[in-house]
Amino acid sequence: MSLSPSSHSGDPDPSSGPPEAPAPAEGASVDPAEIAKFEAMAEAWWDPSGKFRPLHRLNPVRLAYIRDQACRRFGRDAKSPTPLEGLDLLDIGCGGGLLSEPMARMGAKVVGIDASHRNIAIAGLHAERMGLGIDYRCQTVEALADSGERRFDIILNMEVIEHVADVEGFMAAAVGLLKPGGMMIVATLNRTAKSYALAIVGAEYLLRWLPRGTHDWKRFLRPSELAHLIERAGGHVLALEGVVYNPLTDHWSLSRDLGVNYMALAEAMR
Ligand SMILES: C[S@@+](CC[C@H](N)C(=O)[O-])C[C@H]1O[C@@H](n2cnc3c(N)ncnc32)[C@H](O)[C@@H]1O
Ligand SMILES: [Mg+2]
Repeated sequence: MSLSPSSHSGDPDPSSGPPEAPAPAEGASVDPAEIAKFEAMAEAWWDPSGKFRPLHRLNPVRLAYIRDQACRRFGRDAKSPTPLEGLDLLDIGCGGGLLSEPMARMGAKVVGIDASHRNIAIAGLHAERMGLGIDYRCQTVEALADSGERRFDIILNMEVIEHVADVEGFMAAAVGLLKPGGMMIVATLNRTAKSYALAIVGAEYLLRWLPRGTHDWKRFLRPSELAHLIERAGGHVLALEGVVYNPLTDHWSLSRDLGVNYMALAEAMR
């Protein structure tokens, strides 16, 4: 099977040649410099020991958290192999699909959006290879909200907001995409001395988990700031959960400590 549509015709494709990254999706939430950072690492999305290793390592704990919160909210059995069967799920800033794929395996009908064409191409190819049907789109959350096309039972807004311009518009669009009774999980980094020491100095400079400059500490959000942002967007935070790393076991776990990585569970106030 050929992956190139132009190979079916004899005409040379004038747009072919060295692959050039198309401009990112347009929208007020898009910071092109941030998207460029992810495009530069896009080949590594599915390499568990590559540049996205921290997200791969984080996955078990956050996937279990999403599953358990969704099961509680929608009255599902967390022990079922497909506990999210039939639920409409939006993965905002899906990257290569590290969350979208497990969500699809749990039975959710997944739409994954990302501002980067390259990420979406890689996510789509990987899902196809895995035999998963995921609706991936190079789109911003504000464009999806403006289209009025559909709304979602579950929205994952994880590790994205600290890379976004116009966080107010971004959050308003995200909350507006929730169905009545729906839930959103936002994950980001707290703006504390500890997060500077661990997420910037530790992860980028000492351990080199992430390329230097991946994160801008000033864009991290305190839980109270995130809660206000969600409230101004018409939502409400129901719970906050810290996620901490244990260097001795190389494992992440849930914690009351919100000092570095944390997740917020939110719903729309309607
Ligand atoms: C750190 S990755 C997180 C990926 C995924 N959510 C996860 O947690 O595994 C951030 C992703 O957000 C995307 N992104 C950044 N700004 C965006 C925006 N305004 N709209 C949509 N996607 C965006 C980037 O291209 C990148 O793929
Ligand atoms: Mg991040």
